Amino acid sequence: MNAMSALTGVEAVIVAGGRATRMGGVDKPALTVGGRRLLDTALACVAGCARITVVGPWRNDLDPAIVQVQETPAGAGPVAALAAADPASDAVVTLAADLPFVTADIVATLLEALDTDPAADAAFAVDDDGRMQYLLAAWRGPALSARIAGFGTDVAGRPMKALLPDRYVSVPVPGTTDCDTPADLHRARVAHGSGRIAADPDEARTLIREALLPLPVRRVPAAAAEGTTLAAPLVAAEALPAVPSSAMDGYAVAGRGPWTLRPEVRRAGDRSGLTLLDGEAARIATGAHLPAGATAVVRDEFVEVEGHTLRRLPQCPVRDDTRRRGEDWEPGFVLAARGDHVGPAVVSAALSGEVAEIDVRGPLRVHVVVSGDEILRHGPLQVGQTRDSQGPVLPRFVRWCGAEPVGETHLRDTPGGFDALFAETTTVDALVVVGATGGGAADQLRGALDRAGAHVVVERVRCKPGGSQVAAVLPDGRAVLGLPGNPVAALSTLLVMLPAVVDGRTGRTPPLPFLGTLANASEVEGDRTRLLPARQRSDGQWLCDNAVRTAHLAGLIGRTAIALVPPRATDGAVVELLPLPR
Ligand SMILES: Nc1nc2c(c(=O)[nH]1)N[C@H]1C(S)=C(S)[C@@H](COP(=O)(O)OP(=O)(O)OC[C@H]3O[C@@H](n4cnc5c(N)ncnc54)[C@H](O)[C@@H]3O)O[C@H]1N2
Ligand code: MOO
Repeated sequence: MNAMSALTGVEAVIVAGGRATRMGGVDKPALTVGGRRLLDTALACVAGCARITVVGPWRNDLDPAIVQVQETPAGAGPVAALAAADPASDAVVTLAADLPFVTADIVATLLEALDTDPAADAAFAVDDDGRMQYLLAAWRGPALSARIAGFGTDVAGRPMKALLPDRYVSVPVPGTTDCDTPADLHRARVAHGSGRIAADPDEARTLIREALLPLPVRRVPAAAAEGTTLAAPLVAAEALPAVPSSAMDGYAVAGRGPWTLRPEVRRAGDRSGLTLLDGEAARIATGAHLPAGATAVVRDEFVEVEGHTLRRLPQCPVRDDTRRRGEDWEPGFVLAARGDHVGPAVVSAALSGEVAEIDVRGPLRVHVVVSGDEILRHGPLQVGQTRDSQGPVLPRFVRWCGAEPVGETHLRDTPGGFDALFAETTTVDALVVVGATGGGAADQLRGALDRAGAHVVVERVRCKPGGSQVAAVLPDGRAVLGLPGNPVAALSTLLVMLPAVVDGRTGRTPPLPFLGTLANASEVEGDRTRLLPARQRSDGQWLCDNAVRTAHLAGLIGRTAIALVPPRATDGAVVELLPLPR
């Protein structure tokens, strides 16, 4: 049966809502499997349908012909979602947006099964484990509407099972499993086949970011949260200022002057019970909270004192130097968004807002691995050995990328080395491996990733240097960045890829790229993106080095960034710059 022609009178409802709690609260329909969003996989199955409704949060990128609705309240469950879609056709296909292996043929098979049994009201798919996939079904529209109507307005939280009609057919559909857990997702991704050759470094970092699931949320003291990512908006607990206080050294006054000066002096931190009566004033220091009865603060420069009398000076502006309660913010004010990086400003703002503890993810804990039999860290070099010029500086680069180095290993080129390493580093969030990516005689990384059941996300990247890099995800969620051994290649690719791993695993909103104008782009561009040391000229434009030796980092001395120069870039092109640690 031709799936497309069979769908002309059919309506489709795709249930695509909710944050998947078992996956760390991600937008599950937006997760990719096989390089495609789960939602797009579902949409591709029903492309010929007369009407398509997607139930879930509004998505800007969907075809305007697709109807978008949301169940109320959001997250009220699948029955509420179907009720919100309110299907009205004779035949209705329902699909969840978490079925990585669903195809148009499967949808056609369900419709066919319904067709061949006139007594049945619906046809449901049954997966390999014999489980009914309630949301992979074909319905007679009136029967579905009647079942939903049976609940009245009481649809929230109803399980799909409650919707089951008296007469239905079950259709075994091999390979149809949903993705409820990180393990389901990982299996689906591995089964879909391994990594891509990324077209450029930007695609490579996007792919690895989208392949990672966020770490668990931790609650930490605000003062100790630097280097993490906000897992929830940072909301002020107290107004700032919490009490009205003086912005200047001067006088707290009550009513219009002139005023009688009281002997008390109000200092910051002072908690005495001073009260001003109308016509009175008292000396006050910057930061001190206002005495009761005060209506304004007048700064020293604007007044004169004569005996016990205080007067405004003529020709001075009549200005109130009080900082009112809540002048900067009220309790509940959002200081920073979920996904914001927690830098010193966020920590400090949390303290100002009286937020003692915040919910965060990260910092990303990284284990650093230097590989190769020839690499020597300590002692005199023997013939054939290479000085480890990377191990001692890698932690600095890792920190510069926003992650935390927590351990390091020098791995020899033995057959089981990486297998043992993967088994021994289960408490970290990511591994950064230098060398052993090439797939040559001594390179064990790719084989070990395969044996570990890793999902290889990026097989190689079209860029120079750095083409041989590999990026993968282990079954437990750890990211593995395999960097080419040549030092310049290793550190340039680290600067591209590790921040994306931080984004993916901590839920950080990817920062906008840092851009600069490249004066000599035509001189250095090539047939693929080049990663080249760059420095800024006095006119603000950037200059790249062309002939860069990759076996040492001497070429980075005096350089402030690595430029990503795309093919065919012309002089004056605006390119991305990856700042180098100083
Ligand atoms: N047949 C081909 N062979 C190679 C190609 C190729 O396209 N075809 N590309 C070359 C390039 S470019 C690179 S980069 C490397 C990538 O391979 P690996 O990631 O397996 O790197 P290694 O072979 O382990 O090391 C490469 C080079 O770097 C030196 N190295 C490694 N670690 C350190 C360190 N910690 N300190 C100093 N130097 C280090 C290592 O001794 C090698 O000389 O593949 C090429 N081959
Ligand atoms: O791949 Mo190598 O990274 O060109 O130096």
